[in-house]
Amino acid sequence: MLTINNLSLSIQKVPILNDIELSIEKGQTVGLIGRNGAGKTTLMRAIMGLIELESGEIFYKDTALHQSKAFKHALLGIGYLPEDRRLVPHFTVEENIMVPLWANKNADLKRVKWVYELMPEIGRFADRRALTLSGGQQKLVALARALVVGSDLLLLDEPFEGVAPALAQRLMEVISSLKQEHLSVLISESDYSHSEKVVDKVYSIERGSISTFNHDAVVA
Ligand SMILES: Nc1ncnc2c1ncn2[C@@H]1O[C@H](COP(=O)(O)OP(=O)(O)OP(=O)(O)O)[C@@H](O)[C@H]1O
Repeated sequence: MLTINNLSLSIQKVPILNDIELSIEKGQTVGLIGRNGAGKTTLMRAIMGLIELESGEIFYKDTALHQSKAFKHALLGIGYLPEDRRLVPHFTVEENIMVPLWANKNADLKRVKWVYELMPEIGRFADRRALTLSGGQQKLVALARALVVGSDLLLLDEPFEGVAPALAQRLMEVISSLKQEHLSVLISESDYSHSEKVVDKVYSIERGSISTFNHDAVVA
């Protein structure tokens, strides 16, 4: 479903990603595990079309994502939870969740309803401004926003980072439940402590290169 071939890129002439090969099949949850600075965020941003590649290809179904504009990703059913959440602080939770749909004429409002059913706690603070929420609650909202457009593929960049244990557990439940929806998920983490429970296979990334690849992660 998503195939990355020989992807390399530099930022300000410094090589950051080297010859990355990665694939995700439909319905798979895939881990991308590496320390701070390993290149996880850069790879997610490259998949989202936010950084230009130096070489290589990214195919999503039949679409060459490396030749596609970033705004098209939402139309293709790809949702993204950035590491820093990127909520609009003065918008309400509901407005933040709706932002990706504003530019989408084919927006599926049934999907918004489904997201609220999947995460009922979001409905309880729908009218609050994003800046009044805890970091963990903001991650839940950012996940809801990613799910509203991410009907096929979700890119989750360190969803558990800085989140209190109870909310991390809740995020984990929601992410685990996505398997029933046959969503494909790429989830990055620095130490594999949470994603271990949900992933089907794992890539380790070290200094911009995939160092190991375990096709059959142990799923609890
Ligand atoms: N805009 C930028 N300018 C210069 N260097 C950058 C830039 N973005 C990323 N880098 C460098 O690229 C490398 C990979 O960073 P990246 O953020 O992708 O790592 P990461 O695995 O996501 O780690 P973290 O969890 O710390 O974000 C780091 O050495 C970082 O300093």
